[in-house]
Amino acid sequence: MKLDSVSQYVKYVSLKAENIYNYERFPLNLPVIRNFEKLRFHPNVTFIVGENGMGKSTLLEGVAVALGFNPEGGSLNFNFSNYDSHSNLHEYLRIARGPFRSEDSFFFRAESYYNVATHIEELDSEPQGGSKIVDSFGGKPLHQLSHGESFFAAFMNRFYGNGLYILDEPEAALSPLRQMSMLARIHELVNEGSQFIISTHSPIIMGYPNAKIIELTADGMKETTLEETNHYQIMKQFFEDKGRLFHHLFNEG
Ligand SMILES: Nc1ncnc2c1ncn2[C@@H]1O[C@H](COP(=O)(O)OP(=O)(O)OP(=O)(O)O)[C@@H](O)[C@H]1O
Repeated sequence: MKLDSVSQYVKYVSLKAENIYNYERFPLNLPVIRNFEKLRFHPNVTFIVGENGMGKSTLLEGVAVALGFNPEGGSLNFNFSNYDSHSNLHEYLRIARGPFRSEDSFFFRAESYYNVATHIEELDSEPQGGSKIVDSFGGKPLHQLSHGESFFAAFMNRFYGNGLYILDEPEAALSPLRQMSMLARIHELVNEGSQFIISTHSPIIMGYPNAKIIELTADGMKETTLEETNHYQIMKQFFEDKGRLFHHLFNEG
């Protein structure tokens, strides 16, 4: 069953501004943190979008770590770290959870997914009862798959529903066709009681209809629509009249 505003796993994130004395240093110096407004999540899918460097990954990581995820990614019970470069933003975030805990969880970040895959293989090499984790990823060793195949296998096989899924640029390795398949799987998982928080540059992914889009800008954050995003408008211009776009880009007078 789809989650609603009562049953959603994560309701909102706010800033513990009373604990902040100085916004001069990373990550508190990011425009989104300096101008933070309570961010209410959609019960089904919330997108965080915006230009490179606006702080999407930092915000998503802060939310994920505040919820108990490993900064490197994986399920809530993955406890390992090769990754010391995460920020302390989570210490300044207050998360409002709903009344129910999710049964499944995953924090995916393209930049460290390789290490998560390594950890999955290490866990599988230890003798233990039950099925191997890699079986739920489609059976093939993850390092024998391409980056895109590996993530796609994880997404299609490892996500069970009734889950809380935080995905940082999941389209990074996926072809447009696979992004469409991903949308179909998001839809199934939403109908099976899942909540997604996704940062993305892909107008295909952010086109998912049952969603809220939050854009991070130099002035902070604002709710927007697919058609208003730069991503959508630039792609639209490109496909409708790329000659004109090239004319401006290449300064041909
Ligand atoms: N450990 C760090 N120390 C100082 N600055 C950092 C650190 N990590 C990231 N930054 C800076 O913070 C800003 C936001 O980075 P972040 O990765 O969150 O952006 P983003 O919106 O996810 O970008 P992209 O779309 O390129 O992935 C960038 O200017 C980045 O250089």
